Amino acid sequence: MLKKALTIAGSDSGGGAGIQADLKTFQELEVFGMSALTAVTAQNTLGVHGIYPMTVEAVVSQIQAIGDDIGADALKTGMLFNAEIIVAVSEMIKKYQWENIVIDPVMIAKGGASLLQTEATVALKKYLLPLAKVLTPNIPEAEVLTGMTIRTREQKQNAAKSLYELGVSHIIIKGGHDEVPTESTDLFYDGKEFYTFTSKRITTKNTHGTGCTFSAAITAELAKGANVYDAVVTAKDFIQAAIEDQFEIGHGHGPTNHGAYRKRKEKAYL
Ligand SMILES: Nc1ncnc2c1ncn2[C@@H]1O[C@H](COP(=O)(O)OP(=O)(O)O)[C@@H](O)[C@H]1O
Ligand SMILES: Cc1ncc(COP(=O)(O)O)c(N)n1
Repeated sequence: MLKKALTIAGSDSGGGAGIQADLKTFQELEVFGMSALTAVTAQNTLGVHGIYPMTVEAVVSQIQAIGDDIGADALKTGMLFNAEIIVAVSEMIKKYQWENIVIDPVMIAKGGASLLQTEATVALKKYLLPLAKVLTPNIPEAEVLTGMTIRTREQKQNAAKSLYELGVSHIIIKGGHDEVPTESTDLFYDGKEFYTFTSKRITTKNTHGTGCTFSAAITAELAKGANVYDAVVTAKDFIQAAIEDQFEIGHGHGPTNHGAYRKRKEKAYL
């Protein structure tokens, strides 16, 4: 039976990140994608030009429309913008007893615009993180959530342990912002063991939406019944293909190629 995945996130008019990246990724990984918008952004490859948050009522109403009828086998959150939306989303997750929850703690867009109000971090830690099966911070986000400086492998491990203490079952600290020039290594922690997922670092300016795409791929795989480790393996392959098979869109930091992973798979079967 077709599995269903929900994204609760912001809209990126430029189509590379946010809701648009999530729905494209869900489609490519063959799950039925649904969305609840938290904010509309006027955005392109050059940056964020405007942010128009939804009311809490509008966010709740969208989630209820899905929960009361369609259901979700997995869901992810992206840009949540403020504490009121975070609290409401947490309440909705509890109301529908949804379990496969992936939290991408989106804070700052790559161009520098703030997609989460600073004071909302407290609500994120208190209400949403304890519900998370998977948390996917990049290095700056992990630093904000833990208050730690993260440069070395040991510091990454300590940060992951500290996030685990907040009630998250699995943590992946992504390596896109690492300073290693040859590889991009993501650190995975399940409360017992550490695992690393390493890929060749691609030299490109087209990395807009990598984090959204990566967490959406994990969500799609969880919806289909994969365990968290296997979901991360697929997501890492998906994002690597999407960054490698780049295309030129816009004049700034372009999007990734969401169709690349499926095309590669189809080729391999020929
Ligand atoms: N230049 C790159 N080459 C290869 N993989 C990358 C590159 N940049 C990011 N990634 C991968 O993309 C995923 C998203 O990471 P990151 O860019 O850190 O997230 P975010 O978009 O939240 O800042 C991770 O799996 C990371 O390893
Ligand atoms: C609506 C929205 N959500 C999320 C991001 C983060 O994008 P990135 O994955 O490049 O950090 C974004 N730029 N816009």
